[in-house]
Amino acid sequence: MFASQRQDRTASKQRLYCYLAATLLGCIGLLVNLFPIPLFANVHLILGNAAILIASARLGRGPLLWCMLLTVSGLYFSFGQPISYFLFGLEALFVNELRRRGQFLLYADLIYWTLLGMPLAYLLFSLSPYPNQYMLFSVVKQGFNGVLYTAIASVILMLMPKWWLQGVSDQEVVNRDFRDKLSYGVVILISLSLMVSLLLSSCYLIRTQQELLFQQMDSASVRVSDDLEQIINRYVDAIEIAGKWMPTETAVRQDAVAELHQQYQGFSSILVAKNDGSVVAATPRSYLDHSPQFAVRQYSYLANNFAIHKTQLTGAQYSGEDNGGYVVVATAPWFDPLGNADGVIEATINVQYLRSQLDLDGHLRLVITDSDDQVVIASKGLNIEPLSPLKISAQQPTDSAAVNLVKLNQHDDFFEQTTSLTQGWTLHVLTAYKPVIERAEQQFLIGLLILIVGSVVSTMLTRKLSRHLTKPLEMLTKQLALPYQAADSMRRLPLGSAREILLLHRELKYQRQSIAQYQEQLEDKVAKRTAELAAANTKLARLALRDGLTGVYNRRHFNDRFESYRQYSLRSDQPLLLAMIDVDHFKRVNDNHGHLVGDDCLKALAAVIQTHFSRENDLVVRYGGEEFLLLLPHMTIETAQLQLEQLRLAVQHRSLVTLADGMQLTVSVSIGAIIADAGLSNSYDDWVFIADQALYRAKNSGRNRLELEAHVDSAVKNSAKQAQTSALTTSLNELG
Ligand SMILES: Nc1nc2c(ncn2[C@@H]2O[C@H](COP(=O)(O)OP(=O)(O)OP(=O)(O)O)[C@@H](O)[C@H]2O)c(=O)[nH]1
Repeated sequence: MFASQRQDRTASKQRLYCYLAATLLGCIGLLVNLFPIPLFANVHLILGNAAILIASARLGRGPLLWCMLLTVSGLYFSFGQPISYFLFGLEALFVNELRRRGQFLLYADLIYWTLLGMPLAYLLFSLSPYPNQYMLFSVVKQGFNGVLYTAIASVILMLMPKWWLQGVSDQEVVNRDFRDKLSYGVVILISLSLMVSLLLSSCYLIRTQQELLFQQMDSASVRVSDDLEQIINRYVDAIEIAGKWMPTETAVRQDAVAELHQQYQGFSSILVAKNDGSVVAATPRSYLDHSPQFAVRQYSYLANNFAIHKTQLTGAQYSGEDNGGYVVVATAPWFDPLGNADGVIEATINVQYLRSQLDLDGHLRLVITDSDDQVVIASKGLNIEPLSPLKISAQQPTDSAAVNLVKLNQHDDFFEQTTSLTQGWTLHVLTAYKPVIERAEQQFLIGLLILIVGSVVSTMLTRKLSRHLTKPLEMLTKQLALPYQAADSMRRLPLGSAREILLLHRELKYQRQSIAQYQEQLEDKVAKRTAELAAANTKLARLALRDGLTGVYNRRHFNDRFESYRQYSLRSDQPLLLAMIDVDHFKRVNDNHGHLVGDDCLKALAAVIQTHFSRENDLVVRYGGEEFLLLLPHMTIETAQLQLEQLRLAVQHRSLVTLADGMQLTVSVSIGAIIADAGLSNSYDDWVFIADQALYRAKNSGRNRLELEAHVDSAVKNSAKQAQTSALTTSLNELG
């Protein structure tokens, strides 16, 4: 229970550490993402997401998502795109899952962007209000950026101290092949250096092109604004001077106006009107005939001039279709000889004339607007009608302060540079953003291609290189499995193996030879000791079965062997004999001659019994004290009777011990025996009991007797009785 509590405590401590690490990583990611690195125009590099990838490689799903939320919030504050949470959240979970299955971080992220990230981003961008024309670029850049920050995360992970890997980790450390590790490390280094050099060179190139473009915009702006101002000023000055020097006589005045128009071909028309609004001179002259129709005072742009008597340039006011184009109106006061303002001169300047004087249709796009932001004149390629309001909306600021990125008429994006002209007009110099992006897109695509090819080639190379190390190592490992005795037959390492490996191989061979020798010596020693041990064990086993004094079997051996003797008799259908032999009045031997003599007597008696019953299967046992037991298979009643009697008589007539005084010691024995079919009883106690009873009867009947009890079938018994009689007679004769 305590162990499980301790485990719970360790687990919750580990979880806390993981969340702390996720918070730290998330905060770093958030901070870095708050300051995206500007590449060119409004394209930025995002590096803070490396924090998410580090978390993907080390943490569980909970802390990982927390880290992702923090990090992506930095992007949200910078760019305000909520789909980032989805795209990068999915990236984190996907990479985390592949990592758990043992995939390398960079490969896992490459798989994500190729299979899921880029197609998904394409789909999401096409659904979002993000400009469709840059979708491919955005998607490719996203993938490129993803691989870049993953490579950075991988390098950071490789450099991280070991305690981080063990202490703050929800994931198991995967053991990989050296070859895979080496090629992965090289791929990371190559990818990183390729991506960084590609980024630097392409950014440098694009920025240089961009600066060149901005310089062109600058010079176009200066040139066109100068040209325009010169033309306008010339025309405005002309009517201003005409106002000052307008002849008073009607005929001369008309001629002067006609001459003025002739000198300045850019005029569409010139009208001279008195303060009351009546037209007093005009070109074309036909306007004079229709003078009442020109209620000039009613024109708002003129009405003002009647009041303030100032030269001014108004914007495009109407389309002078009859004069071949849109017109711009310039007005100037008309003074009488005394210097009183007598009326106004209104002159219209033909826009087509202005266009012919200005270079508006080069590779840059130009728009000139008046003070009301109404288009006066625009490059043809823009398809903007004069008199229409110019709709320009600001985009994200670019990294260049000189220009802005704008959206024209809610459609295309342009770099824009504006110059304020006199009279409140503005010159807009525009250049399309799309070619810049397309160039970058091309470079990013080429970069990705180089990256993939570079990774494949470097993987192949490192694998081939690492084989120089791993193949000999594999061979060494295999040879380690060979028996030590095979040290001499250790195979040579492949040609070109590293010097260190060759040294290791040589050392290993030497060590294995020494071990083999040592093993041989050891085996000899072990064999000798084993033989000694076996002999000792045999002796011990023999001692355990034998009686210490007499050397015949002990009672335990009888107990163990009884059943097998019985089974043997059962199988061979022969009776089994069990006899108990007890020395008569043995106490007296001890008492009269001492225990040592008693012992010698018992030893001699055992020897006599063994001599009489020396068949391989005859079992002679010292049952206890001066009592011996015989277990004899394959006996008939006759042979039993005969042999036991012979034993009794042999003991009685044999001197067992020579006493100190030279006297011979003899003893007699009483024998109680049972011969029976083996099925009589399976318990040796029963058999011993019956034999003991017989012995008891022999003792009670005067000792030095045999009492044999037979429990065999009657036919056998009868023949046994006859045999008993004849055997007895024979033996007594022999002895007598
Ligand atoms: N010397 C010697 N004496 C033993 C040994 N084991 C038993 N005895 C003696 O054997 C004697 C047995 O005596 P009892 O059981 O009275 O029987 P007995 O004197 O032989 O008389 P009966 O059996 O009735 O004829 C005892 O005195 C024991 O001390 C032994 O290993 N060595």
